[in-house]
Amino acid sequence: MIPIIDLASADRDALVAEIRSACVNVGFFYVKNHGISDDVINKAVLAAERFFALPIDAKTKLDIHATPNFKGYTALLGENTNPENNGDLHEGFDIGWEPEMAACACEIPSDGAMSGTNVWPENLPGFREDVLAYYHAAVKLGLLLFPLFALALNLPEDFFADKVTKPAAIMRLLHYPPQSPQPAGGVEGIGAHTDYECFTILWQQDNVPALQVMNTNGNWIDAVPIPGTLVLNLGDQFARWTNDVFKSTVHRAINATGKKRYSIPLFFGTDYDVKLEPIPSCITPDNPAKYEVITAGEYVKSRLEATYAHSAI
Ligand SMILES: O=C(O)CCC(=O)C(=O)O
Ligand SMILES: [Fe+2]
Repeated sequence: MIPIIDLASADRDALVAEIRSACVNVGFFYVKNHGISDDVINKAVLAAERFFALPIDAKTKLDIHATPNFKGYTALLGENTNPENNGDLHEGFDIGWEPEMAACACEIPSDGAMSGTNVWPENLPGFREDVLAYYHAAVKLGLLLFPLFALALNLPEDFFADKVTKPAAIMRLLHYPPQSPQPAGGVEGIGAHTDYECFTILWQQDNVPALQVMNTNGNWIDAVPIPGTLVLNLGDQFARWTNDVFKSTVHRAINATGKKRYSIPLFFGTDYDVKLEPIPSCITPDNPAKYEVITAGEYVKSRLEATYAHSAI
């Protein structure tokens, strides 16, 4: 159901065709041979474990609600991704782009949503470096994927190149405590939602399945962790651009394993000012234009505001 795509495939045309099929039919696929080393992944996961194990006071000092640009810590129930629910049972830590060498003390100018200075915990040596090493590896992977998505839409390979010049990539470290398989009170690990950007690169922990994807019949199917792979799913920016030819598929997570679960999504959006204008070939008499044209930044910001309006710590 959810295909596994080998990014090391020597046959580029076949690879593009597989990606197109996954994007048009499912909106989710796994990638193997993705180029992010186990060492980089393991260090980022360890960093997440260390961060979430900090005392709550150290974490709430970095409260995401207190930053102007959605950076920092979200407590359990601090956001509500599905408006019909009553909060998400995960805690998170969000960063945006900054140079990999953390020695740079420069301010990152804020564009109102995706960029702006990150906040970092004190007294956690190596945390920033290890998190940024994974962030940059995932951004590099994302930049390699854009030409493949462009080709899958019969566009010139470099169609997205001038639209992702300041990587508008938001990364989250997530921790899901265990919960009942039948969540009570409208509280799931993360409620049913679509992602807001072009696509998401998701690392999820082996042996702790929780992610579920809604299929075209409206049934939940498990997107079980497959060792050595990352999950790739499309988000609303691509759906808008392609007039829903590429699917932004509803998904959620419920951690009923009895164990802690960690995951690391990186949401790859275009630059803030890019207009989400439908690609002409995606508009046909059978599929007339569905979406009002707005900028990528306005779209993401409005979705983030709704998600975090739920509760301040
Ligand atoms: O933790 C997961 O597996 C999914 C996370 C997710 O869907 C999100 O953060 O948008
Ligand atoms: Fe998501």
